[in-house]
Amino acid sequence: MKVAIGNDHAGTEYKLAIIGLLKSMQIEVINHGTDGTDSVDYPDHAHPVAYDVEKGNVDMGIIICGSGNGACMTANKQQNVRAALCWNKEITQLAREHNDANILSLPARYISLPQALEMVRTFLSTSFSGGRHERRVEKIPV
Ligand SMILES: O=C(CO)[C@H](O)[C@H](O)[C@H](O)COP(=O)(O)O
Repeated sequence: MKVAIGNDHAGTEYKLAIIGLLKSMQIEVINHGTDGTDSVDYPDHAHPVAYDVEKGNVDMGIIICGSGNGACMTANKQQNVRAALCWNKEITQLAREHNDANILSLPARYISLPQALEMVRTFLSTSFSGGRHERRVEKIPV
């Protein structure tokens, strides 16, 4: 599996820990930064992740900013991206099972690091349920 990841300054600490987790799971990671804590703009780091997912360069994406909203809004500009803002394990599971989300958006300032790591594990290990949800997901693109 290959995962692209990107964040603004609010998400750097969590991003680096998530990369450690992904590597321990033998998952290939494309890191779109930022790796620092100087203030940056979330679209500069969320767009490349969304582009990689849209083009099929990676299987999944993870984006992180303070609230998770800015990065999520940015990523969802791509036609075939379904970025989900998630704040606990259950919402993350539903984002995969019901929405076939292909990007996980994390609000670093509102969840703990252990929660974030648990959500990443859940996101990557949960399958889309299909069935009635498939019909709905197919209606999302305009
Ligand atoms: O864009 C956001 C809100 O959706 C992110 O949470 C950013 O991380 C946040 O706006 C950054 O705020 P800062 O005051 O510039 O650190």
